[in-house]
Amino acid sequence: MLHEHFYASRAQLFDALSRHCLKAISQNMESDRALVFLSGGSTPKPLYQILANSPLNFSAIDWLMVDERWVDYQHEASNQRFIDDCFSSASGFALRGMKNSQPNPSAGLRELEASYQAVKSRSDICILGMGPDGHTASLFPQAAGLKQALADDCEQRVCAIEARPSAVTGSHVQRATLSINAIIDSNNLILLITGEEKLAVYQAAKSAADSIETPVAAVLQQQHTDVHVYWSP
Ligand SMILES: O=C(O)[C@H](O)[C@@H](O)[C@H](O)[C@H](O)COP(=O)(O)O
Repeated sequence: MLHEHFYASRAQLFDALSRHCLKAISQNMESDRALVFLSGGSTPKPLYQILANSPLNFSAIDWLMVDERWVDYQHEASNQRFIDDCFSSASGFALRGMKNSQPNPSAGLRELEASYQAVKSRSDICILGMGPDGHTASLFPQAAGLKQALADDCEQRVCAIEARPSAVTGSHVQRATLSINAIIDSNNLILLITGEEKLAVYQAAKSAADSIETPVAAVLQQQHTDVHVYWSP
């Protein structure tokens, strides 16, 4: 089921979304470590900064990534570096990376999978973004590896993707990403989008017939987990 949380301003959106996240994390932490999956991209920056300045017990939370571009940590396109920068004021925050020293995501996959299997199975929060091409996480339209990452019976948490080069991917076509099954295994699955262009892509994806062309449709149309869609202009 889709829950649409639409706001008139980004300030309202990030206020509501940060409260949603803090509640979800805190509830669970009474009995267990929390597990949070974070996306890169630029849209979630204000959310991460609010969370970073909240009184969370950061070291009692497993922070993992939704997806990564296969670039070194120092690279400006590194999602890990972007997220670490957003959380720089959060003492005890430690993000588990999704890139290793192997030459490409396929070669690095075994190590990544072991690392991502080492935390509990169901996430408390998974924050997704979306691109104007209908990608989410690093599930890019027509990408090599996409079919497997979207397969109902995919048991991997992490998958290797080689996207088709486009204006959206830039030169970063080698990616590691959560599989659809790892994404939807979540107590709070959030799709965070802003702007009219992404709203139109989202509205079309709700009934898109082919998730190989519009991967976010696989998230929106599955019946396993509710999806909370946060949007503002
Ligand atoms: O590595 C990435 O590119 C992402 O994690 C990706 O899935 C992102 O969430 C969308 O591309 C939206 O990105 P923007 O927020 O920058 O529009």
